[in-house]
Amino acid sequence: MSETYDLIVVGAGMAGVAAANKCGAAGWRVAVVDALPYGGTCALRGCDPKKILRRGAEIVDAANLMRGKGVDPHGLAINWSDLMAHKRGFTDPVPSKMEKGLKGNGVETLHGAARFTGANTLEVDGQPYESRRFLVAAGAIPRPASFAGADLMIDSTDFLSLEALPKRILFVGGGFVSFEFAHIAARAGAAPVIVDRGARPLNAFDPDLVEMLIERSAGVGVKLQRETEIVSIAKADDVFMVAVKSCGETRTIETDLVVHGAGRVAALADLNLEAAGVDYGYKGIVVAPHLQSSTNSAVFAAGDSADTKGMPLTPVAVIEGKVAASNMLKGAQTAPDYAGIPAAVFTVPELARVGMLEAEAKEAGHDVDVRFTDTGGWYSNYRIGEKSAAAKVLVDKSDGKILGAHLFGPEYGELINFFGLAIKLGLTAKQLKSTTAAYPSVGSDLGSLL
Ligand SMILES: Cc1cc2nc3c(=O)[nH]c(=O)nc-3n(C[C@H](O)[C@H](O)[C@H](O)COP(=O)(O)OP(=O)(O)OC[C@H]3O[C@@H](n4cnc5c(N)ncnc54)[C@H](O)[C@@H]3O)c2cc1C
Ligand SMILES: NC(=O)c1ccc[n+]([C@@H]2O[C@H](COP(=O)([O-])OP(=O)(O)OC[C@H]3O[C@@H](n4cnc5c(N)ncnc54)[C@H](O)[C@@H]3O)[C@@H](O)[C@H]2O)c1
Repeated sequence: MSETYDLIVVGAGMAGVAAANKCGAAGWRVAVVDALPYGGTCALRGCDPKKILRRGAEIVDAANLMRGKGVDPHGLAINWSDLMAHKRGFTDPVPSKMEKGLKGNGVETLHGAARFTGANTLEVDGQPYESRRFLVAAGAIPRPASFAGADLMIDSTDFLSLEALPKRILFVGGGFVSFEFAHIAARAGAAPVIVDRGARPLNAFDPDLVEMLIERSAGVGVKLQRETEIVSIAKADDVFMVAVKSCGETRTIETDLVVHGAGRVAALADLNLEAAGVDYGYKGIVVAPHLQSSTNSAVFAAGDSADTKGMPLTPVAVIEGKVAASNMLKGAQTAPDYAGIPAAVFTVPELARVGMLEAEAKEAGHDVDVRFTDTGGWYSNYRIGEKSAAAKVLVDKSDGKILGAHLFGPEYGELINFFGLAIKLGLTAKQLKSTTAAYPSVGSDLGSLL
């Protein structure tokens, strides 16, 4: 006999939990299923543990910037295993807290791998379940790589659990994961190399600011090799030989560890979506703007496993989970509002964006006022010894509204939120400039950037 529900959610990450809590609290019979401990990528294997490790890097970097300015960083070092224990102090309690929260909203929690068996049925480790609705919030996995020896790479989850950090680390791919981890590793004493096949790493970010980040990264020992393809990876004793190709030449880089940072794809391969008649691709389940599957009306999708306009980021997963829940509950067709959702690469210092890139704004036909400012010499950066910082704000000349903001510098991962708010509310640069921040705070630089 199969159990029958109003909603079964596959995936207990940010998207799935947001939706399950909402539908459970509304009185629906809801179950969540996850093959791994509850919490998902962000809380257990992504954003949160990563930023705990980054704290060590921030402190080392901050002390180094103050060398000769009243702080002696000599002898200051990251103790990797203590930092890892600090990380676990946060991550270990997450699954039980999350399950408790769900149960408090009347949601049943199942454990195991889910697999569809029909349009309205799935099984979890052989046990059948039936439901009126399903939300697939299965997240993403590292993109499978086809070069020889690809299985010798560790992934981001493995990196965030390393018991010791080797000296030489090669990161495959020049995206969020590689830059963030390389910045942590460099401050912990490693010599990271990032190998990217494209000409422009971090290509979702402002190219001028990315170049500043690359230069700042080189200053702390993070090397970047662009337009370089991985040919193969081999291992002899404890050393990895990575064959790479650039400008038609093949050479070998020796390293102690190879980390996958070459992108992620929706984690849908094991769900047997064919049995449910659900159309999908590597970006996720094909959905209408209101997040319902285009081929099976019982199924909705949200977060990293939904093919939507939103970037695969935590705030997007949460918004999509809530919108999907609301649409399922009310039979509505509301689309998520992605306006003003910022993204940040948590290098030290960080790189952030919200709204359009300069090229996107021009391509969309806006008459753009590009306000670029090098803030390296400003008081807020002088105070902490940081010379590398800048901002680019894009203002529409026709109505004064902010089209996009791009920031690189210390605490700008917080400052970007002001711009996100302005874009979401449709504020003009003049209106944003009229707000007053506490002084001296990084927020008080906002007015001068406009
Ligand atoms: C290293 C790293 C750092 C990141 N840092 C940031 C950051 O700083 N800021 C930010 O905004 N975003 C960050 N992200 C992205 C962010 O973590 C994701 O966008 C977000 O977690 C997606 O949430 P989700 O709910 O869609 O999926 P997930 O949180 O991945 O949850 C999916 C869940 O589904 C389960 N599942 C999958 N298939 C099945 C199945 N068949 N049966 C049962 N269960 C299944 C999985 O076990 C998983 O627990 C980071 C990602 C990584 C990898
Ligand atoms: N701070 C954050 O918000 C944060 C942090 C980490 C991850 N994430 C999310 O996770 C996703 C995945 O991150 P990611 O860093 O793995 O991917 P990414 O998509 O950010 O970058 C992948 C990079 O790898 C390169 N690449 C791909 N295959 C390659 C190969 N074979 N050889 C060399 N280079 C190759 C690509 O050109 C690209 O520059 C991101 O898109 C982001 O949404 C977010």
